[in-house]
Amino acid sequence: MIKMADGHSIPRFGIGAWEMRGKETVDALRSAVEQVGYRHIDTAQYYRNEAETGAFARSSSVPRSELFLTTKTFSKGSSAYDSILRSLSAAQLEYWDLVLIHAPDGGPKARRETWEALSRLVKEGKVRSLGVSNYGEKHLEELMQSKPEVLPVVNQIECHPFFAQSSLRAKCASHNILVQAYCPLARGNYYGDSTLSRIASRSGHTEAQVMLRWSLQSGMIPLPKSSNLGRQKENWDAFAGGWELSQEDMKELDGLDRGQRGAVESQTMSQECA
Ligand SMILES: NC(=O)C1=CN([C@@H]2O[C@H](COP(=O)(O)OP(=O)(O)OC[C@H]3O[C@@H](n4cnc5c(N)ncnc54)[C@H](OP(=O)(O)O)[C@@H]3O)[C@@H](O)[C@H]2O)C=CC1
Ligand SMILES: O=C1CO[C@H](CO)[C@@H](O)[C@@H]1O
Repeated sequence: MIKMADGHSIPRFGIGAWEMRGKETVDALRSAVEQVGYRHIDTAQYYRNEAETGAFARSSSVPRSELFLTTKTFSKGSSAYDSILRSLSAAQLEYWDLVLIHAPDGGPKARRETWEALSRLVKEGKVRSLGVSNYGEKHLEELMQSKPEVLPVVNQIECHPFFAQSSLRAKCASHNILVQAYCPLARGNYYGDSTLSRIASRSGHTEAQVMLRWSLQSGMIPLPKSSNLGRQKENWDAFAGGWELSQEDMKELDGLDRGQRGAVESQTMSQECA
């Protein structure tokens, strides 16, 4: 667990739920949590599986208090407040551990009003912590300069060795904002890269595990998605397997940064991050 800026704790490794559909969501989350050990689940209104995420949490042998559940909203201003109430109702949950503004599109006024609306939910106990996603440095500065009563605890961004976002990560650290790495496997787009595969064979681990270990050793909270028990275990082993990448491996992986997105379509993100 890592302590966040607001005093709550967050598990250091999570599972993403993008593209989990219907019953697959419940089955995948059950195997991840009950057979492997995951406690941190990342969903969003956009993923259309909040109801299944809630159904899993309510029926799990692991108590709700031991799970860390995140959702995200694209809604703006006061409608963000209502949208999270709808999410709670769909999931039949009493609270979300973390709610994120899914993307900064909409302009400064909309971003401020959205933050204020979501802050009300924290004060009412329906949400424990608030954060942002896809925020750039200028969006973070704008938020921090508004001196928010409820502090942002995370920025969830695309991050993996091929899109390392070092400057943005440093900005997050300067504001005590943790980085959650989405697409930490870059959706598989770089398997076979010669450096990645060399480090994987040298360390005796898979390329996916090397990417996740890089993320953890770089101080991030990776959120790999897998609906497959074997791959859920493989990914978890990067966190709990008791092995590390050497400094030399880390340096080589740092050298893979291409400075551009490698997983989520740039066009989608330029709309969401305008
Ligand atoms: N805030 C935002 O804007 C965004 C947030 N996210 C969040 O981040 C999470 C992770 O990102 P995501 O887009 O899912 O991409 P990932 O980088 O996590 O890749 C997921 C893909 O890799 C496969 N996979 C998982 N583990 C392995 C493995 N060990 N070896 C080979 N293949 C593997 C999965 O298939 P399989 O299931 O069959 O194992 C799936 O197809 C999302 O699920 C979502 O929660 C993602 C995008 C944007
Ligand atoms: O969270 C998300 C999952 O991935 C999508 C794109 O592939 C994004 O648009 C979205 O923000």
